[in-house]
Amino acid sequence: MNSLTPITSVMIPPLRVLTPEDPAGVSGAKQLPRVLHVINGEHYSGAERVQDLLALRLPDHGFEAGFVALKPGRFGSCRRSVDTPLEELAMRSRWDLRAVGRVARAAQAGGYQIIHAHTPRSAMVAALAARQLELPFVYHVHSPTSRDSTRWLANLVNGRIERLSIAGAAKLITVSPTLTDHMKSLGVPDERLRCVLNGVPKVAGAEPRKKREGVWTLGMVALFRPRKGAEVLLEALALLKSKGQDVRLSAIGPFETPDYEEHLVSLAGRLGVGNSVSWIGFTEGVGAELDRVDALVLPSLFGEGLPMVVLEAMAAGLPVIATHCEGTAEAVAHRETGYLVEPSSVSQLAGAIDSLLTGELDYEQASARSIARHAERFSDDAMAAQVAEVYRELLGLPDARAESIADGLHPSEAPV
Ligand SMILES: CC(=O)N[C@H]1[C@@H](OP(=O)(O)OP(=O)(O)OC[C@H]2O[C@@H](n3ccc(=O)[nH]c3=O)[C@H](O)[C@@H]2O)O[C@H](CO)[C@@H](O)[C@@H]1O
Ligand SMILES: O=P([O-])([O-])O[C@@H]1[C@@H](O)[C@H](O)[C@@H](O)[C@H](O)[C@@H]1O
Repeated sequence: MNSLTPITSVMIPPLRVLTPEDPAGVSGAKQLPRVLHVINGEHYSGAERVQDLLALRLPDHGFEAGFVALKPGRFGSCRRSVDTPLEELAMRSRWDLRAVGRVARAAQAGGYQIIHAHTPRSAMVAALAARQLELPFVYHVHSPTSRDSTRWLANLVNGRIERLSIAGAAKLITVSPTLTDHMKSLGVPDERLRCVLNGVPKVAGAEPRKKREGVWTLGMVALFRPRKGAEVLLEALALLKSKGQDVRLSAIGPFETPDYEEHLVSLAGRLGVGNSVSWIGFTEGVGAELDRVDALVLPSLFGEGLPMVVLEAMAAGLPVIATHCEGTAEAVAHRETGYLVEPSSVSQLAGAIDSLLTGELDYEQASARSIARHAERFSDDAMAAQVAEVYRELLGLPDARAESIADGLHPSEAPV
């Protein structure tokens, strides 16, 4: 099979031209303008969760999404946005530029008006396709590419690809203010940057949690790879154990490679905490796993954007212990919703876990504050609304308020 043959494709309705003068389209029936998200798709992790939530929520804010996946994999089977068109075009390698023509054809056939990419690879393909079609190109910055992995060569190559690709981007959406600063430091002018904080849905019926009596279980949720710092957490568990503090760990998520799995499992054994760790693996039920734990720990070493797992834990009413690592520090309020410690510090991490366990921070209050902080700052709806505003500006469409009023909504009910 030709590697660029679509493995899955969902029928995409035909092109309808929507313009600021004729937002209703040629048939008169109002159709939402469309945005094609060019994604990797091999994982179902943070960037994919953002893509999935945008596809679900953007229609409430006047846009429809579609997907093209260049590294088809878990996204296709795990996404919740199952009604969103997804075309899977496997690139044979990072340099397989036949993908550009395929993406351009998909964009044209589906009547897409904006192309939106999420990784250096997808930015390269999307930028070229957008240039062919003269469509605006948006790039979502999920993490600092130069600190994306422990593989320096991959970081270097991805960094170069990203720089070249974003030169023609109409707008860059960063997921945290720290990432905005990072992109400025790379020379991206202010006017092309827009910070849209990541967001996740509310957890239905979330109530402040009561502190558990007895042995605690900490949760770490991640696509386990070296930069997430699981080693530091295992060492912190061993340190706590040596002081008589027995704490369990639920390690939720897949491993980047089988070698890395083997490394972590054997490290836990060597540290004497093998029996305290449950390796859950990838699950589509992260929410149910979070219900079973007492706090979330995210010991990232470097390179975070604004981790979705931290936001999901807050929405579920969990205190979070995490590291001072880019956007993570914007989500966790130190000593209010949890603790922030220095990356790589086993003693600080163990100390923070101990402080939460022994009640230095009131558990129930921290839980209540987590729920409130999520609702105030990190909702999926606010994220989609702000991304939609970026699209509107690029297409020269009226803002959400003006559009609602034009649609007959009373000004007092229109979004502000
Ligand atoms: C390499 C990269 O680009 N990292 C970025 C990526 O997050 P990264 O991939 O590092 O992970 P996050 O913590 O943000 O999110 C992981 C997501 O995967 C889900 N999950 C996890 C395990 C599991 O078994 N099942 C499951 O569904 C979680 O519920 C969560 O929604 O996007 C985030 C959001 O913009 C950024 O903050 C990160 O810097
Ligand atoms: O470099 P590439 O092959 O496009 O894909 C990469 C992924 O495999 C990796 O997991 C992720 O962290 C990078 O941001 C990038 O998306």
